[in-house]
Amino acid sequence: MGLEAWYMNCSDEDQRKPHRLNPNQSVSLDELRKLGVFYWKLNADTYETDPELEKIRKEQGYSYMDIITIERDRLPNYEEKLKMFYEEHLHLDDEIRYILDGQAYFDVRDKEDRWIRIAMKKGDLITLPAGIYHRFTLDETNFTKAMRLFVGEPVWKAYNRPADDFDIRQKYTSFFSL
Ligand SMILES: CSCCC(=O)/C(O)=C/O
Ligand SMILES: [Fe+2]
Repeated sequence: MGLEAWYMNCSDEDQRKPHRLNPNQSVSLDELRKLGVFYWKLNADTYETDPELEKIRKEQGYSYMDIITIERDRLPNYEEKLKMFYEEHLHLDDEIRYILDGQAYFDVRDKEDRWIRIAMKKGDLITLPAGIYHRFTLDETNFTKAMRLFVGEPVWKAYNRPADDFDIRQKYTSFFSL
């Protein structure tokens, strides 16, 4: 199955739960594309030698890459980082993540400011555009290993909402007609 995404309910249950509406309201890749979110499915078992990944990196200029394992006891300051990742924020650059193992959720805001939950599984590569409000959480399996890609030297700085006056936010909203 391809990437699965859905509109979230507003319950304040554990962030790691799916938070689906009842009935479920799924979101297509086409709808995600209209928000500037792009997706590739790759073979994560061969990521070290995968020509498809190489091609994407070359074409998109993703010169930088590192790998982060998000798991208690593996990631320094695990609780603090997870809390930070789940604060609604934006970046000045695209966020590009490739899930090598495990799974996790990225949440993005749609044009009406509703949360869309994107279920990322092994082999999923996603790009979130600079200026989009989003957040990240592990799911109930509590483990993921992801490749972080970047054009040039990475800048991890996150700006929590509200960041509406930032140029990049204005650029994002006008480009995607929000
Ligand atoms: C899977 S990488 C950790 C999440 C992250 O870096 C980020 O910026 C989330 O929005
Ligand atoms: Fe982010």
